[in-house]
Amino acid sequence: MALLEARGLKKIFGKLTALNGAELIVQPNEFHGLIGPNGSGKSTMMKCIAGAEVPTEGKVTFGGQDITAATPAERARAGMSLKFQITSVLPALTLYDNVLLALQGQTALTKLMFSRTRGLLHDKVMAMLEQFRLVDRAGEHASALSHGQQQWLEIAMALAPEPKLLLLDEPTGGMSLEERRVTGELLAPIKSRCSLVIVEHDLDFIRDICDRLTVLDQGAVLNSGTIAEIQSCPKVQEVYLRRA
Ligand SMILES: Nc1ncnc2c1ncn2[C@@H]1O[C@H](COP(=O)(O)OP(=O)(O)OP(=O)(O)O)[C@@H](O)[C@H]1O
Repeated sequence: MALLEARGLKKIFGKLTALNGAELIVQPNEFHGLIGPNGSGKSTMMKCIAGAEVPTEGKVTFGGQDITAATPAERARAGMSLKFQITSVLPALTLYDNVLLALQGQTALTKLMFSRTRGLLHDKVMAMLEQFRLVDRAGEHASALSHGQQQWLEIAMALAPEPKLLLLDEPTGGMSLEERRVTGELLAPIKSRCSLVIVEHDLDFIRDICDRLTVLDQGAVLNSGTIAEIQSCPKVQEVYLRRA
């Protein structure tokens, strides 16, 4: 059974049709790239999946449950986690506290009062910082990090609650080439425990880390398949040549 199925998604903003019957199917432990020209509906689709936008038409199921009308908080509890283009790191807090906050959102207040739970959270915070190569800077304010490191901190925060699906909208925007390469390295190990849907303009980056790609054009799916299938698809080549 697919982990995520978004079918027949339509999203109309006033006179503009941002999504026009688009679909996205993601399997467990799959890295799935969502690509397409500017304005093709990628972010809108991510928002409809995450619950930040309500589709005008269509259905979204997650783990077999219909979540089309679920709130973002309900989706998070079901195991969905997201990081959008706009950063949500709190710059005045330490890296440690930022990750702790992301974890505490998932833990009931009564549980937090018990030292065992607090100890467990400490271990998790340190493990996430370690995994994202930030553990040496745990006590520093997030504002001291480079842009790339802030993005990694934010991915660590999104992963801290151990989601089944991570949604990333242009995580490498504004990063140097070296930071992009490291981002790929940091994301690779999470495949054993969750699926990823990633929107990216950097096609080399997305080709390196994804198993499958879905290509949107004018709000509809142009093609969906393996990297090789998408790369050899004349319709996709035409869209990207049209853009160049
Ligand atoms: N809240 C909104 N209100 C009105 N129009 C919107 C809204 N959000 C998106 N749109 C429009 O919907 C279309 C699709 O936008 P969307 O951001 O989903 O595309 P995208 O593929 O993510 O683009 P980009 O690659 O430039 O980020 C665009 O024409 C955009 O201007």
